[in-house]
Amino acid sequence: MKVAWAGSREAFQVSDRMAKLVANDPVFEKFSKPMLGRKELFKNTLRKAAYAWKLINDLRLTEEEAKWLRHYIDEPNYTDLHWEMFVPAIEGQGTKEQKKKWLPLAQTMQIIGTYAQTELGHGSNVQGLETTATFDRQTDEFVMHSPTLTSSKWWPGGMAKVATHAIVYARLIIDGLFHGVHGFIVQLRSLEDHSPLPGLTLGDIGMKFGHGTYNTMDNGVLRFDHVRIPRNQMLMRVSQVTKEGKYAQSDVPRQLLYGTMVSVRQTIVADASKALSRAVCIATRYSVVRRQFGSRNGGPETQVIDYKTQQSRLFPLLASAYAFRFVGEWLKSLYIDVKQRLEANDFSTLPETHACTAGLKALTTAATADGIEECRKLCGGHGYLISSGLPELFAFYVPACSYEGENVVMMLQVARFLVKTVSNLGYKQPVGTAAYLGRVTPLLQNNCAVQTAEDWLNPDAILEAFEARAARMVIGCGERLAMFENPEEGFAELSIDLVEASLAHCQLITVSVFIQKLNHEIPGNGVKRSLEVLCYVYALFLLHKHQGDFLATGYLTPKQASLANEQLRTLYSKVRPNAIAFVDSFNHMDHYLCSVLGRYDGNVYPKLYEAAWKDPLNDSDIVDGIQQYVQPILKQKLHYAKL
Ligand SMILES: CC(C)(COP(=O)(O)OP(=O)(O)OC[C@H]1O[C@@H](n2cnc3c(N)ncnc32)[C@H](O)[C@@H]1OP(=O)(O)O)[C@@H](O)C(=O)NCCC(=O)NCCSC(=O)/C=C/CCCCCCCCCCCCC(=O)O
Ligand SMILES: Cc1cc2nc3c(=O)[nH]c(=O)nc-3n(C[C@H](O)[C@H](O)[C@H](O)COP(=O)(O)OP(=O)(O)OC[C@H]3O[C@@H](n4cnc5c(N)ncnc54)[C@H](O)[C@@H]3O)c2cc1C
Repeated sequence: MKVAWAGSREAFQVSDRMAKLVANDPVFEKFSKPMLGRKELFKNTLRKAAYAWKLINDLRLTEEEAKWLRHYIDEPNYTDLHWEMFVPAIEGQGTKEQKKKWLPLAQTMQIIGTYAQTELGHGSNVQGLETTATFDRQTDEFVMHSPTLTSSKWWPGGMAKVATHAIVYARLIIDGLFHGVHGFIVQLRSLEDHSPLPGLTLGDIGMKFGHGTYNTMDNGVLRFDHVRIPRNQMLMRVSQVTKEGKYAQSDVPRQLLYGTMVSVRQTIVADASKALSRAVCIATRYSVVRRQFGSRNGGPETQVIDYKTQQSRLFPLLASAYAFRFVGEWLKSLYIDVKQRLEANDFSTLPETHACTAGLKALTTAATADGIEECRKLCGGHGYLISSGLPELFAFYVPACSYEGENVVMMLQVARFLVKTVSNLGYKQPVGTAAYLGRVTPLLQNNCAVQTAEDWLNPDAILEAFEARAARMVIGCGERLAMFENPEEGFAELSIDLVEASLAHCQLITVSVFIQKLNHEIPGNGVKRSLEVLCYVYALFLLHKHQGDFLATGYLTPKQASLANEQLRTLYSKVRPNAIAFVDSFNHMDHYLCSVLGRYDGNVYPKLYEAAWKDPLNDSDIVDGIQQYVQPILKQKLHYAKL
């Protein structure tokens, strides 16, 4: 099962080795973080990042090993932006010459980069960005400028205090004409003394949600006052500006400029499974340890994991962690394929890849953020302690619903793809994840044939249900859209329904990938049978949660929905005996979980009690302030009101 979760034996070995390397090195200790002030916290992060970089070089770690090392260090920091956005942006949008010049510097960290796209006034709307890059043919330069307060670059990670360079997205202006938003390599700080370069104002945007979590990252603000950069620092794979000031658009889609975001969105889906698996591991282990009520004749109380309500909240999240792991693997292969196609100037699958990365990023991050909070609640009061590991995990994770594409904005991109697919049905057979829309007749006419709860243990029945639900919602939106004279107005008016239809489409993808994984990639019987139970839990949980869609589209009867719910209860009983095995298969070490409740040895109460005394408030019995502020109250005998 560990290999099934890791994806391969090799992947398991790499991640396991890096997990142990980090867990066994005192430099990467995490428990003290919540007690540090902002400056100490940040300096501590810089220290760890420097030590990690030295490890990567001394041990000659591979790129994969380095990624896992950074993952298990488990601390947002400037290297995330450098490796996950700055380097990929140059790789994806730089010319051969630009890659030849900048990549060696970036890959040896002689320069440290960030990705500066979002501004105070615009994040989702990239075409609305206000920073300008005005071409000066006299000097063969671009003049970078922040014309308004809202044009200030705002949020880029690592930009406030660390990054020496940035990919800055700005409005390209030549002879007063606007030629779209493009990426520019801009140096921010001196490589000699790290001071901001002339014309640049740089700072941190301030503390963020959750103390010890994202405040290890210096998210910055940047303003330009007519800063000049050479013309060859505009990323020119997609579009070019000649020395004469002529603008040329290559025969590649403008959207390749957005390629870095697509790349990160697909990694974010994999990250969702990692984050959700952490929370589920903690909540599952604690639910086995925790006993409450149910004692018979002085015997042990009931383990809370044996309550059906606890199972109905926990096991769908366990199943979701596996579902997101598998769809993340699938999405990565889709992305790798589109990258290879782009090299050959084949853009045929770019729209679908955009829709899948956008939609699955939105689906998995929203479900994971909600899931981590549910896991905190599943642990009762102790889940609210920092030592449970859950509050910090939640605070660290939830911005994923906003960054790299705000989730609703992303689902609207899926809707745009689906509407376009439906409008082309007459003369273009949909393929890939939208292929089911090419079979609308049976999907619209045939209703569910399930007669018993057992009938739901059939992947074909489940797939047909999810295809019919999505098809009927998408086609329904298409039909209502057709009644609007102005398509854009119709899209805006129907956007709520369109987002719901997009979610149905993305859930179909996730369920379908889970089923495909079981049919084609999980060998043997034991593991396969266990994962089949989780696949059915995931699918029937979604069917139950969204049964309104299935009923409103007429595909399901209330009886069939009730049979699905009955089967779900039965499936929970099948998950229960393997619950610990499922979460142990994540191979999360105690260091990574950073949770007293989720300890591998289950020794919760003594360790919870021990952890309490480490709080600095327990350094003394009479803490500072008692004599000055409390004792006077106790002694004043003030009775301002009849008590
Ligand atoms: C897409 C928008 C919303 C709109 O764009 P716009 O230009 O206006 O286009 P439209 O008119 O809507 O569409 C025009 C057509 O273009 C198509 N299109 C749009 N986008 C794409 C695309 N990306 N690819 C392909 N095609 C695209 C669209 O479908 C239309 O086609 P058609 O005409 O219908 O045929 C756009 O504005 C947008 O994308 N907005 C969102 C902005 C955004 O996402 N910003 C992100 C900024 S960067 C950021 O947030 C960074 C965050 C840092 C987070 C941490 C980073 C690291 C994460 C992983 C870390 C792991 C490291 C540790 C290791 C470990 O833990 O494992
Ligand atoms: C922790 C963190 C790290 C970040 N790191 C970086 C970074 O390194 N580099 C970088 O460039 N950016 C970064 N960002 C910024 C991030 O990319 C943006 O915050 C994100 O893209 C969302 O954009 P926004 O803030 O403009 O949201 P908005 O779009 O303003 O969202 C506000 C509300 O408006 C709604 N909305 C917006 N447009 C529409 C529409 N057309 N239809 C319906 N509803 C709509 C949204 O659904 C949302 O409910 C980071 C953000 C965070 C939180």
